[in-house]
Amino acid sequence: MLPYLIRRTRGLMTAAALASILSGLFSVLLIAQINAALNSDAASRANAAWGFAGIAVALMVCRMVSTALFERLGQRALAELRSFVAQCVAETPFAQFERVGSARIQSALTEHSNNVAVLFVSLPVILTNTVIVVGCLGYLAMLSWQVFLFALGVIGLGAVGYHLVHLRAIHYLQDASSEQDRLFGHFRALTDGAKELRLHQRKSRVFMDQILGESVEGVRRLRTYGMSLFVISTSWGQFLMYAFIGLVLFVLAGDGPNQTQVMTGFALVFVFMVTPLEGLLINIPRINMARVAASRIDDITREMPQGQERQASPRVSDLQRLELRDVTHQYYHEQSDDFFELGPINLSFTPGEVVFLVGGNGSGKTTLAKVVVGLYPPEGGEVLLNGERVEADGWDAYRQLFSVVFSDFHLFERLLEAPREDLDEEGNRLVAKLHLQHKVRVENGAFTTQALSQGQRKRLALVVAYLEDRPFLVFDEWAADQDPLFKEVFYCEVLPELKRMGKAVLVITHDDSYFHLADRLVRLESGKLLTAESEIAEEPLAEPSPAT
Ligand SMILES: Nc1ncnc2c1ncn2[C@@H]1O[C@H](COP(=O)(O)OP(=O)(O)OP(=O)(O)O)[C@@H](O)[C@H]1O
Repeated sequence: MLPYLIRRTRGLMTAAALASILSGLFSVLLIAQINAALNSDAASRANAAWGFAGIAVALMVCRMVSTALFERLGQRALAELRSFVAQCVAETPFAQFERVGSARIQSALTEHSNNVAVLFVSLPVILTNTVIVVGCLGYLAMLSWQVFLFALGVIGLGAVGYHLVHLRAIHYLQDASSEQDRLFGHFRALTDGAKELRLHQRKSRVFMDQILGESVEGVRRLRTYGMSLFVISTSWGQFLMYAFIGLVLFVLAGDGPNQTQVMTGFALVFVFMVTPLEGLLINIPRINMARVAASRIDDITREMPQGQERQASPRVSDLQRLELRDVTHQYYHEQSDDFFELGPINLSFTPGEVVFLVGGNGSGKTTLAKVVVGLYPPEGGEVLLNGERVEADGWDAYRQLFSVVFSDFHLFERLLEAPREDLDEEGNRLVAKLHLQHKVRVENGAFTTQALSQGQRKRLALVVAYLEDRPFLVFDEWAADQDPLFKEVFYCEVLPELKRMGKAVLVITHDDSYFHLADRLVRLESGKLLTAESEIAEEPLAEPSPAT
């Protein structure tokens, strides 16, 4: 991922790196000028003034250019990474997406991408500061090689101490941020579980004292340790600097001819070098963090192969018959090391038919629905659409036949269907039909609010399914969150209307008082179909009767 990003931004990167190196060089030149000016007479100082001003301006320009370019690079890298990961997520097969898991995808899109982008912000600091430190050391060597060697020793000692203490400090701060993640979870429990905590004194006490309280204390303790170590390492660095200056001034200084210039040079350069050194020590670990983050993104995106979902096969617009033949699907459960097996399933659907899919919890109804709509292409068996087998490159086109309201549906802010002129009008007609006209409207292709109850939001999802106008509709326990009035509307008005419109409809339901309204009832138990094609309702939906 990192080499790819660097390749994509090669031109900008080279320009930014050059500007950083130049700004480091100008910084060293400036300090040499200052030292020379301190030790020269008034006449030569006046001559050097223009040179000094020129270098200062060049330094400012180079710094601005390098920081701006690297900032641009960072933002570009972040945008590229996010688009790339998002593209992989959108185009990977659904089963693969489920295996990777949304938590890992979220952290790739946020934390890991940010860590990679931070590298580009750190690079100018690293490049400029490296040039400054190397340049300053070179200047020290020119002034006196003995004191230069001594300075190297002090810098080495300082760097090792600083680094070791920093590692420990970072370790504490990382533990603190993991604890903080848990703490945020406890804060959520504090608000989401407000009712339960008030109803149970002991639960509330244990939660407040042992869970929330210990977590708050843990974050406080770890942060305090970490920050104290940071203070110690910074103070150690400062102490070494003053010790060095003291030793140079009072112990090492001889009484040679330009001793004053050497001594002020050393003190000046050393004080000047401390900040870039600290900058290097802080920023170099970020390269490692960026490499780790980039390799995590690589792992995640490698698990989500791109370009598998969007296939060029032509869109199928009509549905005459859909048939599942010996279709199977399997889930592996890591914790219990066993499999859930769906199938072999033999089932067919035709337009204008309403099929109810029933069965106990965990019997595989939702899994079967996902197989029917092509989210899980069958692992065994085949799916025949209008008599023709759906091949590997045909699933994307196949899926376009379906509108589904899953029990864990998502309602997008905007209605994302193909633009149609009457979208608002038709949307508002359907909103009124589902008695939501006083709460929400469709304006400019979007719902005016989503701040509704779960049952009301599900009614909006039904509106979306209507607007999509696909030939096959699937409802996964749609009626479960509805009050009796809307259950009645759904089973006795919506389903018959869809049937009259010639839609094929698959309804996953537990509402046994409406089972008689199905054209066909299909029962699943432990992944196996108990009643296939056999149970025809006595009163089919063509002539709906009120629920009992
Ligand atoms: N993404 C998944 N990964 C692994 N196992 C899964 C996954 N989804 C469902 N399962 C397992 O497959 C089995 C069937 O689940 P499914 O959700 O299809 O049943 P269901 O009949 O729809 O249940 P419910 O009525 O409770 O919604 C269960 O054992 C479940 O744990």
